[in-house]
Amino acid sequence: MRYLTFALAKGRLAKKTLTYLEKMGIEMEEMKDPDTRKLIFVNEDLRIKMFLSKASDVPTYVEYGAADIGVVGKDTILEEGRKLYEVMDLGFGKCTMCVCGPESARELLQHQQLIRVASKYPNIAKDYFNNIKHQTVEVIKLHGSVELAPIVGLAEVIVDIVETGTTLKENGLMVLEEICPLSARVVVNQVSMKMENERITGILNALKKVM
Ligand SMILES: Nc1ncnc2c1ncn2[C@@H]1O[C@H](COP(=O)(O)OP(=O)(O)OP(=O)(O)O)[C@@H](O)[C@H]1O
Ligand SMILES: O=P(O)(O)OC[C@H]1O[C@H](OP(=O)(O)OP(=O)(O)O)[C@H](O)[C@@H]1O
Repeated sequence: MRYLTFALAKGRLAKKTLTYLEKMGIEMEEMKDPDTRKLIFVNEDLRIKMFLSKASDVPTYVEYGAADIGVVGKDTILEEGRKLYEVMDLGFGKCTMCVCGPESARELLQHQQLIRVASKYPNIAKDYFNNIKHQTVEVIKLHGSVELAPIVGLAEVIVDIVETGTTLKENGLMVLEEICPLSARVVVNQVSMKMENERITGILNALKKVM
């Protein structure tokens, strides 16, 4: 039997994913060692390999078949636009992709002004403004703490994830428009879905049972 390889987005989604996998009987002993510098883990009995990678790389590994199955946020799936099957909503890591800014930016959105939009998600931002809103904007890519952008005058608004709204509130910003709901998803390589259908379907059914 060949190995099935899992790619998990490291960070806040990984811990919950590993708990569910463990409940299904998929355990990767060495992965629990907090000091390990190892990147890939193997369960020989189950013929499963598993690795953690930067979230935005998970769809890449899955599209190319270097991983058969991935767990990653819907935000990353939308941003990366890779060819893969999205097969399951895991129902955790829930948050919303939003356009945010100061109250004063509301007017600029209503009047279709040429504004600057800062985001860690430039593709989602461009798609929303160009194809949904039909508003011409300049999108500026940032890598974190995006809420700074409207405060220091880099952009009028941001496109970012909102969960509790605390970050916005503490920085005098607010949700101006909601783009879409997000949560953790299971993605599968398109060829693996055909070649390893029985095993992958079995894993997905077992996952549904422990969720
Ligand atoms: N409040 C939240 N903020 C950010 N991401 C969230 C939140 N709630 C759920 N998520 C999900 O968790 C994922 C991000 O996890 P995490 O915050 O650990 O990574 P990150 O720090 O954004 O990654 P990177 O190091 O690439 O910036 C998102 O892709 C999203 O799907
Ligand atoms: O609505 P809240 O509950 O406040 O959560 C949303 C915040 O969390 C995320 O940032 P993250 O912690 O991933 O840091 P980053 O800005 O460096 O990506 C996101 O980009 C928001 O800033």
